[in-house]
Amino acid sequence: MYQLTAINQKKGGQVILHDINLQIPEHKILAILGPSGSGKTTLLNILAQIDTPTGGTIIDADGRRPKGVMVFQDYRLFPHLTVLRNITFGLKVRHVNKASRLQQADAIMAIVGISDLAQRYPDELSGGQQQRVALARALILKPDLLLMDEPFSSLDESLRLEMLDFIKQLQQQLALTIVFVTHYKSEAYLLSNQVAILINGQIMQLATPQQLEQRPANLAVARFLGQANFINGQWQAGHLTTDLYSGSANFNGPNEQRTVVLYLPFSGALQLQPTSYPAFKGQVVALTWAGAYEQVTVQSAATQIKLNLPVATVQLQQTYQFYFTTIPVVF
Ligand SMILES: Nc1ncnc2c1ncn2[C@@H]1O[C@H](COP(=O)(O)OP(=O)(O)OP(=O)(O)O)[C@@H](O)[C@H]1O
Repeated sequence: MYQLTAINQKKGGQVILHDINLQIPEHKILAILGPSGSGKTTLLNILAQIDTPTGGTIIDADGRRPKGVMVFQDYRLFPHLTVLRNITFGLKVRHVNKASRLQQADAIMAIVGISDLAQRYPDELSGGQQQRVALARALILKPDLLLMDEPFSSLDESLRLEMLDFIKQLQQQLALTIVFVTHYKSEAYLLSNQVAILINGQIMQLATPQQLEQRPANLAVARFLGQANFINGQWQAGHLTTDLYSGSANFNGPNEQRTVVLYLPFSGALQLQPTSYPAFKGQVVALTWAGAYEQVTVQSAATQIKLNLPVATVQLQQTYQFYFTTIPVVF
């Protein structure tokens, strides 16, 4: 395990990272998910020792600073060097002898599936191939932390999925410790069941994808994750009043009267069979097929909400009573 303690970063009078306390589990993938400008690259640069924080420490179980090596989104290969020379470059500057360099490069290229590209130049490769070279170039340095900064953002959808799958397999095969930064929640969820949410330079939550969706730590996390209905309401003495329904809700704040937001994810735990939890009535005004489910738009008085329900659960224009399966969450 690698421990980040009170990592702070300030630049040009601006706080970019604020008191980051985070554990990176060994031999696993930790996904860091956050919007553009939230400080993801800044944090990776510190882990890679490209940048020095204004405060804080990063240590392993023996109190040593782990070695982090970065794989960049734009590959950053040397255009005038062949694939083989790109991969061995890091060993060369570390004065590793040629025979050892070639032996290690052969092994890495075989693992990453680029042995047949050894003599090509970067401009003779596709984006996916270049990314594999960048990966091999990082792996050959045997980093404690493989740091991946949105590595697949410029690849098309199907190649991106293929590469994500490949990274998962590679992580298992080589027992790698990976920190993977992304602003796509689908990527984060696909890669890891440990996702850290970074917003405005702060780690807001570290949780499984399921926990994040069902119980985001705060409204900032909920809004960033999206795919949810946010319904304004009033809260007083344990009682919630909204246009959708009135009754009980989970809220950790003070009991006095205040404006709150009811959080109801599209995938929200709702069903048509009665439960002991609150319910509301609404008419289905739109249905969109989305593969494993249908996205259903429900009109309830003046409020419109979206829900993902199993295909053919409801019919257009019909009115239903929708039941929550848990007490709803309010922020
Ligand atoms: N050298 C610098 N001086 C001042 N501000 C900086 C500097 N480097 C980064 N920033 C600011 O720090 C914030 C975080 O930047 P960073 O690149 O880490 O975000 P990010 O989450 O990686 O964003 P993206 O997903 O768009 O790459 C931004 O507001 C950026 O403008």
